[in-house]
Amino acid sequence: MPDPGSDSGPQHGGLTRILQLPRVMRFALSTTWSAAPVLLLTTVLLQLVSAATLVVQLLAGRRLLSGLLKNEESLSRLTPILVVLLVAFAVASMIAVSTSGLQHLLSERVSEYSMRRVLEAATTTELLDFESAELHNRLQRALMNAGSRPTQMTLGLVNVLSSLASSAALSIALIYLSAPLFAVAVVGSIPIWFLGLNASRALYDFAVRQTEPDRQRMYVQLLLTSRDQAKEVRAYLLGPVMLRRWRKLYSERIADLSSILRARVVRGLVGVLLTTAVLGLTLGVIVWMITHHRLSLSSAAAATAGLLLLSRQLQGLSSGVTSLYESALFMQDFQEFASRPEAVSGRHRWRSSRPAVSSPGAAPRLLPFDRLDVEDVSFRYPAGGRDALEHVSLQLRAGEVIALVGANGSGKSTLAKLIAGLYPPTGGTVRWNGHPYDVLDGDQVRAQLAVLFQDFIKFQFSVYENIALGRPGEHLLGNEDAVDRAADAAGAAELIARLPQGLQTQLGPQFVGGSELSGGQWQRIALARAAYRDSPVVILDEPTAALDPIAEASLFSHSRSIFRGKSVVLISHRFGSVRQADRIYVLNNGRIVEQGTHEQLTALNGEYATMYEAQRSSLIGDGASGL
Ligand SMILES: Nc1ncnc2c1ncn2[C@@H]1O[C@H](COP(=O)(O)OP(=O)(O)OP(=O)(O)O)[C@@H](O)[C@H]1O
Repeated sequence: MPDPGSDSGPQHGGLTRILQLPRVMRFALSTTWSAAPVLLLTTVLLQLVSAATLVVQLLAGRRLLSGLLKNEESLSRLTPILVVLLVAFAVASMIAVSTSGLQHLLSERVSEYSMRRVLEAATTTELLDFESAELHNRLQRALMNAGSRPTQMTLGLVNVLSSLASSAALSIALIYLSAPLFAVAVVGSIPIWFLGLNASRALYDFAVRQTEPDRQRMYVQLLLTSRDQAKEVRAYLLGPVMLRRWRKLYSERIADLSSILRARVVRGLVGVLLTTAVLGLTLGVIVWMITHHRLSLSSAAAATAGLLLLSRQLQGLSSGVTSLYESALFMQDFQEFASRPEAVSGRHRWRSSRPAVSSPGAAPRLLPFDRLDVEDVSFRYPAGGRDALEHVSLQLRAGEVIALVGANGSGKSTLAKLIAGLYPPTGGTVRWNGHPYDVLDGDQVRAQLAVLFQDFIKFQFSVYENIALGRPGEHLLGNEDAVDRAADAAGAAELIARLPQGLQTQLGPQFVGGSELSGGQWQRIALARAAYRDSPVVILDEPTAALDPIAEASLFSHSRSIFRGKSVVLISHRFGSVRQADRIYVLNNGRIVEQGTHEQLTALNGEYATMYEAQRSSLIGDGASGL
């Protein structure tokens, strides 16, 4: 089975794979059981009944044939046997019909269960893990396979269960009719199984090998098909270049796949030849036994029918096991991912099951918010060659507004994510009310923070939901008044009033009836979401980047009232906003190089003063003097 921490999975020989079958089978059964226990039980029961009907049909057929051949039984004595035969046939056929419906339903349930586990794992995966290509490869395989593999596994499982039950029943009947014949048929079919299993592993290895190129191809596909990218692709005439890239990646995939499929077809053909040889051998043994009076004609006829049935069941078993093995390789791969996301990076994680803040006992108290301290914090991205933050310290006290300023890439957004508890520092500590983040429950801390990111989500939902999602713990509906107040505070009330259905207007033209907003209007909605969250600490990363000057001025004259009583971390390149902060921290190459009030920093005549002066003089030409 694949190792959850590796992207390639171990290599095993054919015998090891056969030995793994019970484990694969157990895994398939336990997954299906977790997803749909009643459906699985019903299916198993039906397969057992169906297997029993096979034996009944076979033995009743033999009894009927023997009576007819001896020509000594009256029709009235044969009639009950005929009825038994017909009833057994009808029951088997009815079970076959209902099994297909059950299988369909079972597959859907297993698909839903598997996809849900992948999505749950994805939502609880730490933000830092999304920086790792390995996580994306595994996630990609999980998502790709969660759709089709559960169906394949369920079909494989039902086939295996039904073939196993039928083969066992037929074997008993055949041993009763002629043990040597049975031995020839079973021993002859063993090599066919090995062939199928080898092919399964080759396909799995192919999928692992192709995950990264597949992701690259899908990325290019997204560039060619998504609404957000469409304008730039057209403006730069990128279509043909991207298409060529996409075709190259696809051709490489097809070339890799075709060599595997060729080998698979060859194995299949060898399998057919072997099956035919086994059948020929057994029929030869039957003829020999009849001519040497070792088998009566009626037993021979029943045994031939039984052997043909057994051969079909064994073929079903072989293909069932193959598809079970193949799908279980993929399923187990992503279920291990789903149950152990931390195996991806093994880095420090938040404690996840701390008692709630309000519960009595030793749990550190998060409320009321008193202070947040960043102490000598360093941070390096997994893919980064150097530290994005080095020995950074700052304080935020209740009710304060602090600002982070600095050139592009100086580390402001990274610091904001550390303050928000989204990344764990690689050195130093972040404390909430004096408690280090790593002894607190991450979800509890994040519940006390509102963050407005530079690239906030534009939910393609209604305006109301866009704002109400600020407090996902609450029932989304029925909070119109509070949502209205947040919209008003963020300067979005007027734009909402102009929308066709006000708060209930669907946003984004991807869905029927959706209205699109401008960048600045979207920003006001995102700001309303942050205000609606009503958390003691608010982090605003470039909250006014898309706002027009009047809206920006209005936002900052109102910011104290929007976030009245809150503690605010503000990141901005606009000094008109920054100057109102209680304390300003200036970052340069991941370090804090200056700190103080606007007046102190301009008097210092250092980096802040230079940046401020540069912005001021660039605006003075336009007649702006507000800085
Ligand atoms: N996901 C990442 N992986 C690796 N390095 C990163 C990642 N994100 C940011 N960096 C690096 O970390 C440094 C700080 O980036 P950050 O986004 O914090 O800067 P910033 O001050 O917010 O910049 P800006 O003003 O442009 O928004 C940069 O050198 C950047 O290249």
